[in-house]
Amino acid sequence: MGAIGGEELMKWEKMQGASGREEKILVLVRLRPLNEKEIASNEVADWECINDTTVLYRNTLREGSTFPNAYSFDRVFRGDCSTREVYEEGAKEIALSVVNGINSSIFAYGQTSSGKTYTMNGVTEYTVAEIFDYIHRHEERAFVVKFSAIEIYNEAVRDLLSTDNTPLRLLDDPERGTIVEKLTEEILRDWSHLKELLSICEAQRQIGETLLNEKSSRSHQIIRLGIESSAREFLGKDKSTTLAASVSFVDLAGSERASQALSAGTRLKEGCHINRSLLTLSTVIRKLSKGRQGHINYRDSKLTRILQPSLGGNARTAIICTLSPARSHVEQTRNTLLFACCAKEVTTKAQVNVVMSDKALVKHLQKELARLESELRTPGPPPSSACDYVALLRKKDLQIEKMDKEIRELTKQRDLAQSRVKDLLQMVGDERNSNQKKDVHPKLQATNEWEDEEGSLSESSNVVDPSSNRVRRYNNPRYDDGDSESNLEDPEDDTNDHYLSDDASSQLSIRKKFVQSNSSHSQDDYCKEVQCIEMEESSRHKSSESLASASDGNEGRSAGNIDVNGQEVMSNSINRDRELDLMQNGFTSDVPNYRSFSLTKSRSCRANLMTGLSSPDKTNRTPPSGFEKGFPGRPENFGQKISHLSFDSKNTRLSRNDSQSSFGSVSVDAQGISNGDEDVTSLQTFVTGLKEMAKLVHGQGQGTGSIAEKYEKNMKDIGVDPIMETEDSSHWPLEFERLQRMILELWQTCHVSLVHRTYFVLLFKGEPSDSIYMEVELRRLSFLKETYSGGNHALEDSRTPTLAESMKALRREREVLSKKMQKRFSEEERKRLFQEWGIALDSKRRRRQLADRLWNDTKDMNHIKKSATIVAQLIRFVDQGRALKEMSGLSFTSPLAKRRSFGWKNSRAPLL
Ligand SMILES: Nc1ncnc2c1ncn2[C@@H]1O[C@H](COP(=O)(O)OP(=O)(O)OP(=O)(O)O)[C@@H](O)[C@H]1O
Repeated sequence: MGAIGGEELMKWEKMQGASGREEKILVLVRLRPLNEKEIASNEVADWECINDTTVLYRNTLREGSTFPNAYSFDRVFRGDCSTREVYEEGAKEIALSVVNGINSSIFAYGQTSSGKTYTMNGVTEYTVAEIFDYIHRHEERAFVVKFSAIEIYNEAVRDLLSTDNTPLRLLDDPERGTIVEKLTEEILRDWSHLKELLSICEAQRQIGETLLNEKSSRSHQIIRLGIESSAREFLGKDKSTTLAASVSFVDLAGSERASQALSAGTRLKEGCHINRSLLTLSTVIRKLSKGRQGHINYRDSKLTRILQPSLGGNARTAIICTLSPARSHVEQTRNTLLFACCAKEVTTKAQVNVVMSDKALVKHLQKELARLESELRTPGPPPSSACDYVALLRKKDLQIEKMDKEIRELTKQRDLAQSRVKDLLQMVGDERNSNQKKDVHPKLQATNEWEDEEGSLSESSNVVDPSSNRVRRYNNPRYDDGDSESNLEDPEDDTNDHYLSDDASSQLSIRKKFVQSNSSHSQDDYCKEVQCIEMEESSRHKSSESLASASDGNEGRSAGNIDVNGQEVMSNSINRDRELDLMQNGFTSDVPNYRSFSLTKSRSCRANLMTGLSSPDKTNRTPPSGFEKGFPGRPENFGQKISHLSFDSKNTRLSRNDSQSSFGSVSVDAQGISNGDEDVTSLQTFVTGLKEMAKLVHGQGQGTGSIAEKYEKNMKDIGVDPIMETEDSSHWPLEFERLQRMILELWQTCHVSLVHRTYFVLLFKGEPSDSIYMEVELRRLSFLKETYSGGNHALEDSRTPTLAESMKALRREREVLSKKMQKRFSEEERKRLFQEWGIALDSKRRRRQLADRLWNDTKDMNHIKKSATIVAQLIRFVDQGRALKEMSGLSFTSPLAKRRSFGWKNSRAPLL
């Protein structure tokens, strides 16, 4: 085909935005009726269109055929359907796309005499008629309709409008594809002109007579209408654009086999060429139906080469497959249907074709270039104004500043945490090194081992090296601001040191130094967990020297007196070292050249309680004990060691023991007492025993939960929140007296140690905060009473003494006390006591008589008071009131509570 309109200046351009959509080839099937010849030969119509889309093979005689009997397509037309219907309902929509600048193609495919020419002639005319109608209805546009026609006969392309039979060449144009060189194009003027041209084509087309068709089309005919349209207002102007497309009407030669057409000679040769083109067409259609992968052999035939745009290219395509219903043509009909089935899977992608003049094209390209350059300069959405930039920058700066601040804060926190970790790790290392280097006493080694296992102790421990006077950092806010500190550490208050030995005073002085050192640190920097200060002395002498300077001259006041009811009862021969040992370490073993001062605060009271109570193994290894609330920071080693002390009657001295039996064994070995002060049960032993018994007592009868939890629960059950209690202790005096009476009775019933009774009444004078101990003691005694009566076998394997053992121990204790009377009291004092207690001065065993009478009348509080006083004097129990108790870490008392003391003597006055 030649250049459309012959205008060389026109360029084809596929406009952006006019890209076509992909669509499948429209496949229509037209079933013609039996023709006269077929009817005459009694042909049977085996095919029927059962609806608008399905054609059915109805030959029941061939039901066993492997071929399908029903075929469905976009539209099927029965034999009685007119060509008009085929056009209107099938081909029209595709064909008329051309007026909108879209290429289109209408094919007729089928065997000879199936009605291809019959159909295509009608479709062509209807289309042209419609085009003319469209042109008439769109006068605003100027249309140009160009008519051209070719045939492909024996693979030669002929111009049907030309009388020259010279075959035309096919040319490949980069823009328009394959074109037919020198093809005649007639501008279609009107309908009559069309009819004229069609007549010429029909006249020119190769037609021969075959067995099946007297006027069989022996060639492939392609009639093409090229339509160009432009808006009339822009005609001749630079900006004018033209829509240019073509519609092709393709009447293929018959697809029958030569044998069927009984072709021979010339017809056979025609048939060979026809079949070659149709075979290529079928192959192209089949390949396209499976996708566009691989090579599509368009160039294998002139037919497919020319029709390439219509076969999967820039065109909308409809194929009308014509069928003969005759039974004799069933095979060709099936072949046609198979071709149709492949064709309906082929897709094309038609586009609107716009022709632009060179000037218009240049203008268009310039405009497009400017747009692209603008996009490059402003990749994002353009800002509305410069102010937006300023505000945006300010906002970003604020964000950066905020983030910077957060980073600094986080960095500070991180550095602080790292510093703490480093210090703790160093302390752990130092602790271990120190322990390895020291000639540590086995008992202290045990403690350290336990601490190491616990980790937290060593981590936060601080060591005072007396030789270098170096005090490592010590983190203990409790010693900075607690009541215990003021009572224990106040340098202005020498009452605490007053009764202590030089070493004890020195120790306290060290504590003072430690506290002072500590006071320079912010509390925030200090861990509230375990704190420990340990001091090791290479020798007592060295220690005394080094500590003496720190004792602030208190050493000379070590042998103070206690005013007990106006009497001077304190002995001047107190073994202060021993007492200090008792106070600090809870045992009185000989440590001649070695002393360890431990001021170790365990993690937290709760942690202590939990750890110490929940782990039997650790309990065996001297776990710390403590109380939940108000615990002022009792030295941990103190608790660890005394909690394991019990009376060993055979060795006549206190030794480590199971914590469960520690309280039950808080008794006085007669020989131990007789040996002097060193084996007297310590205050700390007693206190620890109380605590351990609290565990024990509260561990009974509780089915679930850890001992610590049970204990904690019991504390709450009995209302022993000391702080809370002190806030409302109006009921306490009555309650105190009630508990007091019960305890006194039970002491007597259970043959409890007199020393224990004395300690108890001296330490717990009826402060509201003492209720916890009284409650614990009451429970313990109730438990003992029940055990003695045989009603409780829960502790058969424990160290809880039997009633006989308790009675025996009590007798020994009275014996020891009687012996100590000789040593502790002067002759005059003894005489006065004998007279006071109704013992004849000339009777035998007067001291034993007195000892036997002590603590026997539980109803008489005056008797109790006197008994406790005597026992205290005998065992040299130095009662400082709160001081001792608080040194033992037992003060739960708030300042308010401290002002509310009722005392055991029932007269609101101190017992002693
Ligand atoms: N649908 C139809 N209704 C009535 N007559 C038809 C129909 N289709 C075809 N015919 C008649 O059948 C005969 C053959 O038709 P036609 O020439 O169109 O066949 P064809 O497929 O073009 O054959 P060929 O391939 O040999 O050219 C014609 O006489 C035509 O009038």
